[in-house]
Amino acid sequence: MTAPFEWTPDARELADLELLLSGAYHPLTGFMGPADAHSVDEHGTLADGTPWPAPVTLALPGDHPAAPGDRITLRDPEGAPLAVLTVTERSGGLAAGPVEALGAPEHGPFARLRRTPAEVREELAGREVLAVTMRGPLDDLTEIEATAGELGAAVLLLPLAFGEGGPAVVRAALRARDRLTEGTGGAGGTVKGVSVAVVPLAPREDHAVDLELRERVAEAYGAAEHLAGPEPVTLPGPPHRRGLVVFFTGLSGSGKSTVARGLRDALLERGSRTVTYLDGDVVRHLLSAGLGFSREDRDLNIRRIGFVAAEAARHGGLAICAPIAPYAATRDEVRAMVEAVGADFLLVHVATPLAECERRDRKGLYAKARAGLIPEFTGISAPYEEPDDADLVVDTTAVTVEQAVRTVLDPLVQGGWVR
Ligand SMILES: Nc1ncnc2c1ncn2[C@@H]1O[C@H](COP(=O)(O)OS(=O)(=O)O)[C@@H](OP(=O)(O)O)[C@H]1O
Ligand SMILES: Nc1ncnc2c1ncn2[C@@H]1O[C@H](COP(=O)(O)OP(=O)(O)O)[C@@H](O)[C@H]1O
Repeated sequence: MTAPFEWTPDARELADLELLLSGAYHPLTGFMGPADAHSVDEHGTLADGTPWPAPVTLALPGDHPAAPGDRITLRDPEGAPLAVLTVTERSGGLAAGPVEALGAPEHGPFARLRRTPAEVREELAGREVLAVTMRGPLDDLTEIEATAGELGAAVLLLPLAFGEGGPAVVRAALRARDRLTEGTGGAGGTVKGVSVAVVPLAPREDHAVDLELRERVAEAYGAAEHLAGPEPVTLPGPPHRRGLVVFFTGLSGSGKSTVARGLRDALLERGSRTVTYLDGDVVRHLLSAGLGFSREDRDLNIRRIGFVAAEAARHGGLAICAPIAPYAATRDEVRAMVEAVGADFLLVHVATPLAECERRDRKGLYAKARAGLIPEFTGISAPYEEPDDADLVVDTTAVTVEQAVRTVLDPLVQGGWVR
């Protein structure tokens, strides 16, 4: 049964939720509150002394109405109900409490291999188990074959599939399983019994903590021994093949659209990359039709632009966008969305001062805003938070359009994004 309150946790929290529900985080049965999270960080134990290596928490914004005693339905980003959280504590921006499953996750790549510890323990009952947790390919299987041979153990490969690279780790585990069963692993032996279970364990920043958590998960899966696979070597593709979002921000009339269009045209003339240009007017007429200029509407507008740009970049495309995007936190969100798909994000601050934008007043909007006819006008009656993280800054006051375009194009060429 679903609960009256709802929440969609972020990707890391959803991964933790799945492990809480599957029993892979045994003995944890729910999200921690600040006291447990702090104790885990400081002492490696929960507040009651139970050993546990890493915080497992759920952030809930302060204005979410759920209070202790309430039940919250936790949904995936597509809206499917996954679990109910019974809130026992709300403080420090966290919601703590036990979770109960509402249904097994049915889809996602390799969903059939997302087996619970109980299922795997049953399959391997009565056998010694050597678990191998992996985040990247296992090229050398010698140690695994030798250790399994010594122990007379079955091998349980646990690909830690989280994020974009998840399916690739599972494919690597399936390749390793085939080599181990065929005896082509390197040590010459054939391992008797190789199982694979996909575990959505998000990496922890602290390597020692990450390893301990992997150890705990391996234990939950019934392993007597645990080997941690090598850390993945991530070789990002060459920049000219990587996705890129060039995101212009600046006041109305600063020159964002003019420079963005000039950049688009220059890129099309060179012909080395496909370009998605998210024109401000087109965005406001189609993608964000009906939105106004309140903070909420602007944020939604920017998130939508970021979403589309990130989708283009996910496939190696180059997207250019040029909204005002006055809020730093929202620009940060877009940067994170783009980087999460393995693409690069370049923030270009078109830093033409307000006085010059107002002098140009191309559309007569500043005059209207000054006369009080347009409420919440950026720079006049609504804020513009100057970026302190811009990758490039262009002031168009005293340069030609061509010069301004070159200020952006040249670094793209120098950085190897454009040939
Ligand atoms: N209140 C208010 N504040 C700022 N701008 C206003 C406003 N009302 C209308 N306009 C016109 O809308 C254009 C800005 O839209 P954006 O989508 O770029 O804005 S935002 O990023 O969502 O803040 C902006 O166009 P540009 O001049 O191209 O920037 C304005 O012409
Ligand atoms: N170096 C320059 N770069 C860009 N725009 C310039 C430059 N010099 C003058 N301008 C003028 O400034 C205005 C900028 O308008 P626009 O590009 O629509 O700004 P925004 O998209 O930021 O609202 C245009 O009229 C443009 O011709």
